[in-house]
Amino acid sequence: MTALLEVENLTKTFSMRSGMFGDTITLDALVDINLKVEKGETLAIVGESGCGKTTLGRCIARALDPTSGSVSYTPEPGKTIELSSLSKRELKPWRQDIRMIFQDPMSSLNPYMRVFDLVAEPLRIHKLARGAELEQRVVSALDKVGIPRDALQRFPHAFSGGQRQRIGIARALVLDPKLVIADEAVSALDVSIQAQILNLLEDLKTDFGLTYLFISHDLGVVNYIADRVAVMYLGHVVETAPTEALFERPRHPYTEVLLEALPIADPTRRAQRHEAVKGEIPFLGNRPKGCPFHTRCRFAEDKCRAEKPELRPINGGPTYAACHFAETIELKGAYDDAPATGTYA
Ligand SMILES: Nc1ncnc2c1ncn2[C@@H]1O[C@H](COP(=O)(O)OP(=O)(O)OP(=O)(O)O)[C@@H](O)[C@H]1O
Repeated sequence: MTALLEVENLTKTFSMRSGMFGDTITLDALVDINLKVEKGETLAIVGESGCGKTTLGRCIARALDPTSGSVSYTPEPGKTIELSSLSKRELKPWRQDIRMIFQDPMSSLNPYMRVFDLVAEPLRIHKLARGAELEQRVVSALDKVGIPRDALQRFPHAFSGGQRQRIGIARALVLDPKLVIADEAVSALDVSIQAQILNLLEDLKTDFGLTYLFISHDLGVVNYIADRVAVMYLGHVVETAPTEALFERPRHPYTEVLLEALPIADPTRRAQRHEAVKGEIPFLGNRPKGCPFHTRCRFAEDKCRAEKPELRPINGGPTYAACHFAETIELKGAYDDAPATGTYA
């Protein structure tokens, strides 16, 4: 089966001037990323701040141009479009298919536009509808996300955070997308509102056959919504696995570190857990040789300092991990001796 989206050897390097003498420094925000997103699945991208999650989402949506590598989109069997090589003009029709939802709806919604115009804007930009049809599509998109019709003439500040996020989702939905990239879409919301938005996203996925790339630093949320998870560290994908497998039996030491940060009830266990996390995240412009995680890894050996491990299937898959010792090291899962996470049901 061909994936809806395939990312191959994607890299993104940022160059900038720094310091008193304006030296140019380069940051490899993404290094050789390989990923597939199957039609209808929710793939979560997780990792600490600065690991490249947003940059990856933006390169896929071509809000940023990748430095090298490819992003192939297959909307139907036998029809694959190489998004990364298209010009801005060639890309325009495909921008309807791949839409982003952002973390902070207040800063992504123009405060001077009324709800009707906010949701109509993508249709106008893409010249897809006008007059009565435009109105019907806007009202229908707002209906789908639970925003009442009497809200059409109001401004974003008149709404709560959750309602603003619903308007943001309506802006994505109005173009009938195939793939929605949700970048920390519920991170700014209270837990009870998070649950409502996550449930809305689930319903929309089923009703409209959507596929999600769900970027989040919150593993509790990811556990609730994702079918599969890709873990990023310092611009690399270090593990991909079905969600349940990843939480039960992580295969990369960094995934274990992330799982250890999940809230647990027993404070003595909490103290023990943090001992496992050593060191600071290295600076992207000064990436360690060998395995990018070796400076913080409790299993690191000489081989890890010398050779960069490839992302490879572990025991035949479906988990992939970039660790020389993934088959032999004993890592703790999220449920080993902790209460279940994910309280959104
Ligand atoms: N436009 C840019 N110019 C220079 N560096 C950038 C730019 N955008 C991102 N970066 C750098 O690239 C790295 C990855 O950033 P990115 O925002 O993708 O990470 P992230 O995992 O999404 O983090 P967060 O959760 O904090 O948003 C960071 O070191 C960041 O400072």
